[in-house]
Amino acid sequence: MKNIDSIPKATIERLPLYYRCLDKLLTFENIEVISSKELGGRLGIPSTQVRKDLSYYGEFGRRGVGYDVHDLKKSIGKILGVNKTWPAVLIGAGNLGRALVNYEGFEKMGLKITNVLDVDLDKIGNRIGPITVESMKDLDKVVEEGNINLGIITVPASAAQEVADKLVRAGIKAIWNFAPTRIVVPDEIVVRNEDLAVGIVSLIYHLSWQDKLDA
Ligand SMILES: NC(=O)c1ccc[n+]([C@@H]2O[C@H](COP(=O)([O-])OP(=O)(O)OC[C@H]3O[C@@H](n4cnc5c(N)ncnc54)[C@H](O)[C@@H]3O)[C@@H](O)[C@H]2O)c1
Repeated sequence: MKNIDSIPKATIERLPLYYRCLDKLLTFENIEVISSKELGGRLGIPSTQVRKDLSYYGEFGRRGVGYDVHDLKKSIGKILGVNKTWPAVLIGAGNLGRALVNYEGFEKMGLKITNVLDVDLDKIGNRIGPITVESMKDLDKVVEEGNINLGIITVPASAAQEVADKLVRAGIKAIWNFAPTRIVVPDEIVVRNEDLAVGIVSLIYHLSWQDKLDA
């Protein structure tokens, strides 16, 4: 495998797409061997790109035959780290927080939200599926006892930095931030900002230009 730092970010971001596609092939279609062309075709990715992405991590598949779907899924799962389950603490038991907790698809990707914390006394003690909402005061204990490395922020933007600081102090190493604001954390903490509004505005931008061109 190449030095992890030399692997393009775009390649790393395509790996979960390959993984999910391979999982679907096995689960719903009983397909056990697939070529890079077919795999790429299902994802709108050229076969040359599929082969290049995988080549960063070693040699997979056989020329003229294709990839063994099961083996490739296992290998990519290992590369991504989704072959094991990563517990996560979610902060903010509001609309988005509840939706994320209730989404079953994350577990297949290695993420298990084990704890949900909030400051609102009306929410603490309530259940979201199998999880009882706990107080923010218990954050350090929850992170330590659950050996949790991943924190998810679903609080209003105004509270996101404060929550990020608390997560870092508690020992969290990676943050998935859904609040529409930048959070500042030490360099060693990995942050993924998920700004859904940016995605939809770019879609609207394209629609509005289409409209102008059609007029
Ligand atoms: N709901 C969506 O579809 C959606 C979509 C995109 C982005 N977001 C973003 O996600 C975040 C949550 O949105 P929502 O709709 O779930 O809001 P919400 O008001 O329903 O929930 C926010 C929760 O955070 C809790 N909270 C506030 N301050 C806190 C603190 N300091 N510590 C711990 N908990 C705290 C509140 O008590 C509340 O339960 C917001 O930043 C929002 O902009 C939401």
